[in-house]
Amino acid sequence: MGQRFVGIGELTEVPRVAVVVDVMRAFTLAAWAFARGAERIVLASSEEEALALKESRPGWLALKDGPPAAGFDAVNSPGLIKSAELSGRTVVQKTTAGTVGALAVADAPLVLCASFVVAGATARLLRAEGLGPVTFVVTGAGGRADEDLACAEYIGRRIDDDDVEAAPYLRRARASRAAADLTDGVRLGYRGVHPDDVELCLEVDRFSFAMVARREESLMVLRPAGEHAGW
Ligand SMILES: O=C(O)[C@H](CS(=O)(=O)O)OP(=O)(O)O
Ligand SMILES: [Mg+2]
Repeated sequence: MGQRFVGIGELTEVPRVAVVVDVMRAFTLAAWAFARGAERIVLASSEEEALALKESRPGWLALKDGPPAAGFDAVNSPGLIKSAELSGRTVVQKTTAGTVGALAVADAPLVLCASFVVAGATARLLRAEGLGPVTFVVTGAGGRADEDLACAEYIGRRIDDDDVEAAPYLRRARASRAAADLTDGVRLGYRGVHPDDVELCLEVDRFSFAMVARREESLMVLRPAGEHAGW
């Protein structure tokens, strides 16, 4: 199965199968939100859109990266969302890299959003569907974020070999700029980061579901999925 690894700005055509990777922290957060009961995550293109969606739909929650902000119910922190009660809720998510990457491939027939916590399930779904070439969208740092590239390469290897050793890939992610920035953020007391965020982003196979994003009416909606995406 052919694989390519590209940054968001390097996408030149609509891929048939896209795996959008954001380890720190959007798609680790998304998996935790599903684990806490969220029914779906709507990926918003701007903070204004996120707030407008929340305002027009009773019961919807809005979440963004950075510090807590007026109108938003939560931040992009796995450590903070881990104890939230989200049963049946719709969460609107807007972040700097992950949600932008998913929206950039919204026209692809199959879009998976991934991180280490859903790596195995993502690889299994790709294997089970017997798909053709896979385009991994490395969302951070113009396609050079090593936590995202390491995770993308790990998932790519696991499509063919479920026993691939995770440690070398996790070492790269742990040494990444994003991990250092989060650690600095905790040390400096920034709001919107939690001391457990980096470790939670490095838990391989914490969850058994993959995450599929698809257009639903005018929205890009992320939902958990088992081995068969049913796309
Ligand atoms: O919240 C995050 O960790 C990042 C924000 S930034 O890139 O560190 O400014 O967003 P994400 O889209 O999850 O990479
Ligand atoms: Mg990121």
